[in-house]
Amino acid sequence: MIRIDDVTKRYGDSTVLDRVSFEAPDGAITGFVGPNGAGKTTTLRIAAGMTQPSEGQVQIGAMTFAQAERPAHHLGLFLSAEGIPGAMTARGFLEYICDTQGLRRTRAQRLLHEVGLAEVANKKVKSFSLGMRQRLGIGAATVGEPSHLILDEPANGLDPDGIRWFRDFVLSAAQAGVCVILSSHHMRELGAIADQVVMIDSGRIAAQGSIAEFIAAEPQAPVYVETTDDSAAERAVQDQGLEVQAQQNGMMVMGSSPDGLAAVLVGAGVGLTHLTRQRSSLEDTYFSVLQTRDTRH
Ligand SMILES: Nc1ncnc2c1ncn2[C@@H]1O[C@H](COP(=O)(O)OP(=O)(O)OP(=O)(O)O)[C@@H](O)[C@H]1O
Repeated sequence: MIRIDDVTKRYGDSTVLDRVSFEAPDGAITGFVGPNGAGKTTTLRIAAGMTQPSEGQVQIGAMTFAQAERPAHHLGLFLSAEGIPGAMTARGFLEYICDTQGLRRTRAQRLLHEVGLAEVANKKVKSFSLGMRQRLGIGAATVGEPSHLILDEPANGLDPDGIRWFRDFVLSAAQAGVCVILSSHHMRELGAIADQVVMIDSGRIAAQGSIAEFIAAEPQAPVYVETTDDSAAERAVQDQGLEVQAQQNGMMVMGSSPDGLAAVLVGAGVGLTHLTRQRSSLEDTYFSVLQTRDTRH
């Protein structure tokens, strides 16, 4: 578990984090989202003990990161691939990390396979694409098989194949019990893998909850329906004073519950082949939370 507890960070007169609190459980992926400059990286740096908070504290498991006896087993951190020296090979870099952490170099060889860089293991990092550097940086973060993992925008620069690899990689880490915090601007991807979401805006937590809460259907959300007779269905729905919008294979009906709509259509003798309440996407919820805050400011 990673617990961020009432963390405030000031730089001079500017408060960049204002009493930020949240908890990321073990065996789960916590998505950390917010606009540019909202305070994600600052929070993650504080969590990893790289930046001191002005107030508040962070616990990684039962302790602070500084108290961990085997830091590489306790927390893996990926903030950016920019600092990886271009003159090193992928293998050389991972072996160097193993050496600094007192780990066997054979771990580097396994990691090269795990992150999909075995074929370019002996190539210099300066010849790598951003996506390859990201893979290497993520590999370096997991060198000690840590029980906690903090990843700041790890999917940047990954191609579709890399995104799929990354998804499997973090999902299997969480399944193995690792506590994962993942900041990202890729809402669709995050919506597919996160168990819970924490949203930050202007240094304050704007919303947090399970992914199910974030993409829950609103009571007034439209209902999508496919029928055996679309013209009869449209007439029946309009007779009830409901608004209807034709879609490619069916129609969207506003202002009715799924049960109420089914009753109307069945009552009109129309067969139903598909009926669902539209859910919000994580992206919809993200923008609606930010908009609500904007109008309050
Ligand atoms: N060392 C520093 N000195 C002064 N201000 C800083 C410092 N580091 C960060 N900030 C400010 O803190 C705020 C939060 O920055 P942070 O990098 O944490 O945002 P972010 O949410 O990670 O943004 P992005 O999505 O663009 O990466 C920004 O306004 C930034 O300018």
